[in-house]
Amino acid sequence: MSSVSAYYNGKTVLITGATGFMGKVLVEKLLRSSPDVKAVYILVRPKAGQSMQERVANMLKCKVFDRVREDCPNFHEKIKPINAELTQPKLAISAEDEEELLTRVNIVFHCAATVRFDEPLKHALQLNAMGTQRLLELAQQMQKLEAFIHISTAYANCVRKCIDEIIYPPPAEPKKLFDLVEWLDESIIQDITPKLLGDWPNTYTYTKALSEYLIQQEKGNLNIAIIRPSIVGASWHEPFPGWIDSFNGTSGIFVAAGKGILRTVIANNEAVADMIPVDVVINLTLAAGWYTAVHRPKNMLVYNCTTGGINPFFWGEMEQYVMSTFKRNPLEQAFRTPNAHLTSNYLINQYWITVSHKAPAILYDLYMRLTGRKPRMMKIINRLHKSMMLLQYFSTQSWDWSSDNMNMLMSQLNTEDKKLYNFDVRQLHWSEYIESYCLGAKKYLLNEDMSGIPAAKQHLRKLRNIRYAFNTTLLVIIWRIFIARSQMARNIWYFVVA
Ligand SMILES: CCCCCCCCCCCCCCCCCCCC(=O)SCCNC(=O)CCNC(=O)[C@H](O)C(C)(C)COP(=O)(O)OP(=O)(O)OC[C@H]1O[C@@H](n2cnc3c(N)ncnc32)[C@H](O)[C@@H]1OP(=O)(O)O
Ligand SMILES: NC(=O)C1=CN([C@@H]2O[C@H](COP(=O)(O)OP(=O)(O)OC[C@H]3O[C@@H](n4cnc5c(N)ncnc54)[C@H](OP(=O)(O)O)[C@@H]3O)[C@@H](O)[C@H]2O)C=CC1
Repeated sequence: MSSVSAYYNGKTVLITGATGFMGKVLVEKLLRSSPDVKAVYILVRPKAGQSMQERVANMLKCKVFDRVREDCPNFHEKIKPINAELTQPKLAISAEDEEELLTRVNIVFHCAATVRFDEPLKHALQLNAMGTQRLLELAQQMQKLEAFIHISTAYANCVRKCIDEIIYPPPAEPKKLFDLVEWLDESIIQDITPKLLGDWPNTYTYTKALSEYLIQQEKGNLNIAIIRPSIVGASWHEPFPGWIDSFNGTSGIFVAAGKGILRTVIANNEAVADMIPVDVVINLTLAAGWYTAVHRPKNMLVYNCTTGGINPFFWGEMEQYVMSTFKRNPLEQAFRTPNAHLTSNYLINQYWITVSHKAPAILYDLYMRLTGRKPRMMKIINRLHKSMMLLQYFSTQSWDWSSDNMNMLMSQLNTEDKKLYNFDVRQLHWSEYIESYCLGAKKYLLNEDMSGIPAAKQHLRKLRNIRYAFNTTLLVIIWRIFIARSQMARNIWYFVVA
C-alpha cells in the first residue's frame, strides 16, 4: 500500500506554475497516482490574449495528460483554476477565491518562476522573490495547511563549488533590494545590475538564492521543504519516456545541434553535466510533500535533486550520445548534417563559429535573397550565439552537491512507494536516456512523426551531395586561381595531367 499516494487522496492541493513544463508533469502525476485527491487549485494568469479559462482548456488538451485521461477520464473536474498574477499585491487573487484557498488548501507546491537568464532584474525580483514572499504570506493564513514545498534550483548557490543542503547567506538583503527597485528608474537598474549580481551569472540564479533566504527568514511555523533540481530534462519514464515541451536547459541546444545549425559549443568535455529527468524531480517533490506533512521535520529540509554525485555524466559523453541519436534518427528539414563538437578553447570556438556558423548562414541568406525569399539564418545564428553565451557558465564548470536528504527520503519510502515515486537515479542509464530525450524532442517539441525518418535521411543525403559539389567547386576555383598565378602550380598540374 502506497503511503504517499494515500496521503494525497482526500487532500486539497494548491500549485503555482501549473501551466509550465514541470507544473504540468506535477499535476498529471498527482492526479494519476492519487485519483481521490479532493481538488487541485492552480494559479493561472491570462496571457497572450487568452483568458485563464481558455489557457487551462488548452493545457488540458496537452499530450502530457493522455495517460491520466485514459486512467481517470474525469480528472479535469478536480482542477480548479484561480486567476492570479504573482507579481501583483495579494497575487491579484479575488477576495472570494482567497477565502476558498484559505479555508481548504492542505498543501502548496510553488513552481512558478521566470527561468530566463536575461530577465530584467526588477521583473525577476518581483516574480521569483516578492512573488514567493506573497505566496508565503497567503500560506501563513491557510487554516488547514500541512506543508509548503518550494521549487528552487541547484544553481541558486552556483557561486560555491560544494553545495550542501542548507540555506546560504543571500547575495544581498532582499528587502533593501525590493526598496531599491521600487523607486529606481528601470534603465538605472539595468545599468547597475552587473554590480548587484556580483559573482552570480544571471538574474535567475540570483533571485532564486534570494527567495530561498526569504523563505528561511519568513517561514514562521509553516512546514516547508525546498527542492533544488539541477538541469531538468525530458522524462525518463512518466507519463511517457522522453516527454518534453520546453526549449530551456539543454533541449534547445539538442534541437539546434540535431538540425545541423549548431556546430560548435563552448563546454568542458570532462565537466559534469548534471541533468535530472523531470519525472524524477516530480516524484521526489511529491514524496517530499508527504514527508514534510506527515513527519514534520523540526528543521526545514532542503533536497538537492541532482545526479552528479550519484551517477555522474559528462558533457563529452552527452555530445556523443546526442550526435549518434540524431545521425540515426534525423530531424526533418535539417539545415546541415548534424555534426557538433565541444571545445573549451575560446579561439577554436570563434574559428568554427566563423567557418561553420556564419559563413553557411551568409551563403544561405544570399541564396534566399536571390530566390526572392526572406533571409533568416543569420538572425537564428545570432540568437543562438546569445543563448550559448548565457549557457556556457554552466557547461564549463562542475559543482558538488550533497544529496543526503534525497537518500534519507528514499529510505523512508516503503517498497511500493519506491516504485511508484522512483527517484533513484542510480538506475538511470545515460545513453538510453539521452536517446529517448532526443527522440522526445523530435516528437513532442517539434511535432515530427517517426514515420518521416526515411525522408529525413534522404534529405541528409541530398545535403551531403550539395556539400560534396560545393567543396569540389571551391577546390577547383582555388586551384584555378593558383594555377593562374604560380608557375610552380602550373608545372605540377602539367606533370599530373601528363
Ligand atoms: C552537441 C550537442 C549536445 C552537447 C551538449 C552540450 C551543451 C552545452 C550547453 C549547456 C547548456 C546548459 C544549460 C544549463 C542550464 C542550467 C541552469 C539551471 C537550471 C535551472 O535552474 S532553470 C531552467 C533553466 N533556464 C533556462 O534554461 C532558460 C535559459 N534560456 C533563456 O534565458 C532564454 O531562452 C535565452 C537563452 C536568453 C534566449 O532568449 P531569446 O533569444 O529571447 O529566445 P526565447 O527563449 O524567448 O525563444 C524564442 C522562441 O524560440 C523558441 N526556441 C528556442 N530555442 C529553440 C530551438 N532550439 N529550436 C526551435 N525553437 C526554439 C522558443 O520556444 C520561443 O518560442 P515562442 O513560441 O515561445 O516565442
Ligand atoms: N526547467 C529547469 O531546468 C529547472 C527549473 N527549476 C525550477 O522549477 C520551476 C518550474 O520551472 P519550469 O517548469 O521549467 O518553468 P516554466 O517557465 O516552464 O514555467 C514557469 C511557470 O511559472 C508561471 N508564471 C510565470 N510568471 C508568472 C506570474 N507572473 N504569475 C503567475 N504565474 C507565473 C508560468 O505561467 P505562464 O504559463 O502564465 O507563463 C509557468 O506556469 C521554477 O521554479 C524553476 O526555477 C529548477 C531547476 C531546473
